[in-house]
Amino acid sequence: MSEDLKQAALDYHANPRPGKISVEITKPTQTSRDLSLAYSPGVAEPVREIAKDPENAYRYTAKGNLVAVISDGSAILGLGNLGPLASKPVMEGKGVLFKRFAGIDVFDIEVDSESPQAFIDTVARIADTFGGINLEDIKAPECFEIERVLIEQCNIPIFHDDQHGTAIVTAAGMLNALELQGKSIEEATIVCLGAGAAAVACMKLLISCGAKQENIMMLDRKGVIHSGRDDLNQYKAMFAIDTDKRTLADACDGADVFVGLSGPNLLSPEILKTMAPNPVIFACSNPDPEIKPELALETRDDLIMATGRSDYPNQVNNVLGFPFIFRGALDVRATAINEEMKVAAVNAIKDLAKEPVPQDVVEAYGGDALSYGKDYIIPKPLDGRLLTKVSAAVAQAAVDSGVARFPYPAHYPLNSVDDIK
Ligand SMILES: NC(=O)C1=CN([C@@H]2O[C@H](COP(=O)(O)OP(=O)(O)OC[C@H]3O[C@@H](n4cnc5c(N)ncnc54)[C@H](OP(=O)(O)O)[C@@H]3O)[C@@H](O)[C@H]2O)C=CC1
Ligand SMILES: CC(=O)C(=O)O
Ligand SMILES: [Mg+2]
Repeated sequence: MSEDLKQAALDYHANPRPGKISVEITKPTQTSRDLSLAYSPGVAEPVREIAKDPENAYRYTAKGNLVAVISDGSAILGLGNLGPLASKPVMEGKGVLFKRFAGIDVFDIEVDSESPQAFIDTVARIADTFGGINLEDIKAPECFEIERVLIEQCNIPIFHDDQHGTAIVTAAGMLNALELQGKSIEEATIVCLGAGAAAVACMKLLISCGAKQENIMMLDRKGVIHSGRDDLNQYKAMFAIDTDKRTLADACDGADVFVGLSGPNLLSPEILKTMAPNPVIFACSNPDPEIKPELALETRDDLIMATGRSDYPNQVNNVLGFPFIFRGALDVRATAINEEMKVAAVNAIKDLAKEPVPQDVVEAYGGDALSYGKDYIIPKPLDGRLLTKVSAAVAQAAVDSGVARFPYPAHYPLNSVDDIK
């Protein structure tokens, strides 16, 4: 990142007031009567109603449109375990994106927990406050058990965004990129650098979309995950294959696809040169990708290049997923975000990239024409049609798969956040 951009980012966060988000009041508070309704004595009435039936919390409080973004700060972007407080700008940032793109209110919560169990207990005890919980930047392997137990204990959608949000967007972008490169997901050989939360979920979803497990080679800090290793946790072990390959260079030789969910500057031009013709490179580590797009495109011109960043073409980032997935889930009061809803989101994002791009989106990204192709494999986050299409697809899938407690909303499809009820 340039020094200018670093300073601009600090100034953006500091001024004119610290942080990126605030709470707003939604009811009149001008008169003594207003206060008698909002607070004592009037507030006692909804209290009594909720005590009689907890479902009334959705009627009389902000619960139904409120999502908690919760982290322990153990895997903040690709920066590592910098602790809960340091994760706050990212969690506030997720709150901004939820609100801006899907009209969802967010409380960001940073938990200083000494163990996964302490984290689980903390989240379980506050879960009733919210309509849904977005777990964020919690490292593997702890994140898998944390999510599993919370899903079991809570009756609202629990969604670890780094796993499922990332996987949904990666799958959507990958299906399009492979199509544009004339390759099929069933035959593509895939190298995944990283074996954590995002990597494991992305590879699982690519397999659901047709990738062959035996065509996937996953690597962690120690190299290729192969069946001769005795240091693998159960999540990595699922991807262990019989192979003599040991290093990233071995793995990438002749591969069709590189997916980076690891750390900065780990893919060298020398290794990139050895990949198959017309490769797909998703260097998704944030803020610094596994290879800079400039360097990758200078090294060879037959690739499709994507990163997780807003300042390059092809932003493969979970921002294209989580706001709209939660919108659809909340609006049908889904009890979970299940596989059917995830697949519906993949297809909606993938298909939207093939439609003509509205002028306001073109202008928001600098005015150059955008159309389905090597530099536009996936929609832009500022495309308002994501709200329309992804929320509708997710809500419909929730209804069809039996996890919705409400029917498909009469006010759908949504054209903007102003349509939200
Ligand atoms: N674009 C997007 O939307 C998203 C991008 N990401 C990015 O993915 C990355 C991982 O995030 P997440 O899965 O949540 O974190 P985790 O901590 O769960 O996993 C990190 C993984 O990266 C591996 N890794 C780290 N450094 C290296 C290295 N030098 N060589 C090989 N492997 C390495 C780790 O290996 P080991 O197991 O050996 O420790 C681990 O498997 C981050 O950079 C993050 O920004 C994440 C979510 C969304
Ligand atoms: C985008 C995101 O969630 C991450 O990099 O962790
Ligand atoms: Mg994250």
